[in-house]
Amino acid sequence: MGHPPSLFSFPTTADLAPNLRTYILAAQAESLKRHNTFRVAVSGGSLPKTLAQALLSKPNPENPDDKPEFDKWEVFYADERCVPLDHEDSNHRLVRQEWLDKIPEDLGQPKVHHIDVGNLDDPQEAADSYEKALVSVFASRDSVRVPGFDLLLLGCGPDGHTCSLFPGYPQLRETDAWVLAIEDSPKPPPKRITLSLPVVVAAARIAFVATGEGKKDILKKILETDEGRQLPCGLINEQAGDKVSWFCDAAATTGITFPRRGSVI
Ligand SMILES: O=C1O[C@H](COP(=O)(O)O)[C@@H](O)[C@H](O)[C@H]1O
Repeated sequence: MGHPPSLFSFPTTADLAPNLRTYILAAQAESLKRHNTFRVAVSGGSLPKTLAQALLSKPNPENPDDKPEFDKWEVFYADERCVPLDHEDSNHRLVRQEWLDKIPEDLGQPKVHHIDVGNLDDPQEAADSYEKALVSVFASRDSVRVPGFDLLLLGCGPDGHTCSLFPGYPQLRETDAWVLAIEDSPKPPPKRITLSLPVVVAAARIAFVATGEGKKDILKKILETDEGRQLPCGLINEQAGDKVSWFCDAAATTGITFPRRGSVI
């Protein structure tokens, strides 16, 4: 690994949220300058709630850098469960409920790329169809090896999984496909699709959000042990280095000596 990821630890989630906002809006500004659009992939789990805390607060009128321009956002899913869009296990349903449906009209509305619900019985078909959707966005003009997301907003499961990339699963060894199928996820529901590791590490920025005491042991393992560096989150740290930032609270980082702290932008 070149430069290591950054770890930002805040006393509480309420303190974390405005800092995550600053980081996301810096990524937005960078991307709008680059290509006048902001392509973000988000996870399910505990992330959408914190994301909403970060992004739904009123823009500061005195700070022109503090405004989300949601009409220039394209929102994708880092992973999705093969269930109907209104199912309680759907990441899209959760992200809508926590965040998207609450975006005030005057901030514009993002274009959201959800899973094709015609393919729910067959995760491979669902993965192929989502990959096609990515190709039409990222590779319509030139052919690219991997899609260039501007930002990935990821969670970290208590076993070190992220997206639907699970420890020890063969999907971790994929070098070619952009979107992968899972038939036997160890966490229900079993059928899922996920971005592949090469797509994740190719993103311009990757932010993990991990809060609460339940994340303490796995964070310590990922950040401080060789075994943890082989877990999905650890592999992303190793392969994407300083493109990665961890946004955590004190409960999740108790006892961690991982040293990099500083400004979030
Ligand atoms: O199953 C999933 O789990 C991870 C982690 O969830 P968390 O609740 O521990 O934060 C999540 O990032 C992923 O999108 C989801 O499908």
